[in-house]
Amino acid sequence: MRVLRRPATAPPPVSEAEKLLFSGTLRHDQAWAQYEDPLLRMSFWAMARQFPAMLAMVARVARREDPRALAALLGAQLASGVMTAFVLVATNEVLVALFAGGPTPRKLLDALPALLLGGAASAGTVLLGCLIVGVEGRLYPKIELACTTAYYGMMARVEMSAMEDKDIHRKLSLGRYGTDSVQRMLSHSVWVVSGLMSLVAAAVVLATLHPLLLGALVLIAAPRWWGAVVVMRRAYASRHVWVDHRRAVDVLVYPVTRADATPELRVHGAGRVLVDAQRGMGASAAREKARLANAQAGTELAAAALSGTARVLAYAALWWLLVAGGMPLAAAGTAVLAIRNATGYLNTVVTQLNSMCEESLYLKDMNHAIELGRRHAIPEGGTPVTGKGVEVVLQDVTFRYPNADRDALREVSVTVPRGKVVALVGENGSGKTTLAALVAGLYLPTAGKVAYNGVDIREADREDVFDRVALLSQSVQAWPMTVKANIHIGDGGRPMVQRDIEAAADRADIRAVVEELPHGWDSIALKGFERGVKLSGGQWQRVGVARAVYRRRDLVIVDEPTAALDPRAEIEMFESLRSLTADGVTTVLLITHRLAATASADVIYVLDRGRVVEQGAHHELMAVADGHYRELYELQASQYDVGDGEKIPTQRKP
Ligand SMILES: Nc1ncnc2c1ncn2[C@@H]1O[C@H](COP(=O)(O)OP(=O)(O)OP(=O)(O)O)[C@@H](O)[C@H]1O
Repeated sequence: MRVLRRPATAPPPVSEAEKLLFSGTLRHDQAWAQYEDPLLRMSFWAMARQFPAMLAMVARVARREDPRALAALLGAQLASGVMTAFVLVATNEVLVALFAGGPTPRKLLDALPALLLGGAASAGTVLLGCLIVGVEGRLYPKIELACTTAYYGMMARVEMSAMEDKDIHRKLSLGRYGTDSVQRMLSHSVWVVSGLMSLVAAAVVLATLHPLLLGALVLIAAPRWWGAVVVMRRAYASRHVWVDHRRAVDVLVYPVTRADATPELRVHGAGRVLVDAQRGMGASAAREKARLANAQAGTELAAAALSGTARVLAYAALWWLLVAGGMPLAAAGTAVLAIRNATGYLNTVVTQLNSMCEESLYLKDMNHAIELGRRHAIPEGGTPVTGKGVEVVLQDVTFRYPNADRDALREVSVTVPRGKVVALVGENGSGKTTLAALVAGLYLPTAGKVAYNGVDIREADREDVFDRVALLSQSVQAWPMTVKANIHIGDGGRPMVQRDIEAAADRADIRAVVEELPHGWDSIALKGFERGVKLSGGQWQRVGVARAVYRRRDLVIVDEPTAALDPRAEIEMFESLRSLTADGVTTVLLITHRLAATASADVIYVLDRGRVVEQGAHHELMAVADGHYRELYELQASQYDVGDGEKIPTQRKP
């Protein structure tokens, strides 16, 4: 049964600022709009019907995490409901004794046992309330921790190709909003259960006094339910239509507070543009809030009027029962009290049920994400990759990114031999990074075969594969932790050894820089935190080198490592990478546009639009008259030509 029609909210008007800055509205990919329909379609009865299933879902997690706390919580709730009924019955007894005939001291004495029992029951309710607070404090954090661990643990194991798939990634990331929903749902269900129990207690007392009073209770409560559900659904509707608008305002003004945006904000006057846009968009949001408040006031007035009328009718019925039905005055007093309490409990139940329904959607998303993530997880176990060093062989490998309409690599055959330097060169978008990711075991080929020491990557234990690889990419990941932890995270599975960190930093030529920082190795590698420092782009690249050196694995994959380095550091970096292979075991796979650096590679693969078009050593490729590599090399070398055949030297003279 649908109690209400779907509330309509007009979409936000597109302000001049939005037209100017977004050419329309700014909408997020991960639209919250997916919640809009289920929430708005939901009637009160649909919510009530879902309640047992939601409760079971929450109880399952709570029982797994702390069955004793859950039992204590449920027991305390049950006892609290019984106490509430007991207080009402005791009140009735007190009133019966007080309204009876006889002298007042006698009546008081008669009422005393019920009064004491009622008082004890009230005190019991208070004590149970305290117990519930304590148990909730113990149980909720455990539940939240279990959910976050399950969710993030799953996310850390998802195949990279699934993360690249727009649809899968959207579903996976939506699960994040559900990690604290279980504990919130449990908290709401505690309220619903206790509200329902108190409600049932009041209803039973009323029905015992006279069945007509039960009907009166329904009449009084119904408009209040209606009002609460209408107000809440209208608020949902508005929130979901306006959420992108609100986020766009946040996105707009956020840079105004950022230190790194200050130059353009000041010099170009970008700050003024953003603040003006925020004012324009904020004004329309304020109008929407005013509209909601007016509508809410109207609904609540209508609900109060209907409920008030029903209450007047109920009191009239009570009057009639007193006068004509022979109901004792004490029973009428209890009835008034029960009606008043029951209305309050009803409001609690409706409000909490509404919140539960909203939470249940997030929770479903989380469960769905975890299940989806497990389906796309990197498989555990497999054939071990054994042997000293690694040789990676790609045979007729084709690869297409999820959602892409063409292959990034097409029938590529490449051998990355043990103990050598292999360079991948080619123009932007030719497929070098993709090829390196396949060599690292991050993607599985769409067609063809990748073998690690002879083991097909599809059968290999991927943990073994990852354990053989160290990555150094152009944009070094800056983790919000100390500088030393930023290096240690390269091999975070082993205990942190300061000596090894310093040795790696020495090799990457970053040790002196770190040790001169005010907090040295304990500096936080991000500005904006206490002990926070800002490292330059080149310094970060050196931290990245230190991280890869600290990791020290058989295969070091280096993607454009020198973009931010000064010329001296660049030369030193290539020399030091080359020296890694001196042990005859370590392999370096190097991607670079600096062809001067590839000259010393053992083998160079030239890629063009996803295909290997040339391969060989530098001198072999330079010998190909109209070769692709030679053309690129000469083009680059010509940049240093200063006329008259003179060239600016690209290497330091010894
Ligand atoms: N995550 C992705 N999803 C879809 N397509 C991608 C993705 N990453 C890269 N591509 C596409 O695959 C092709 C190869 O990209 P790749 O990054 O491997 O080239 P590259 O040779 O490393 O380029 P560059 O020299 O600019 O770094 C390009 O057409 C690129 O647009």
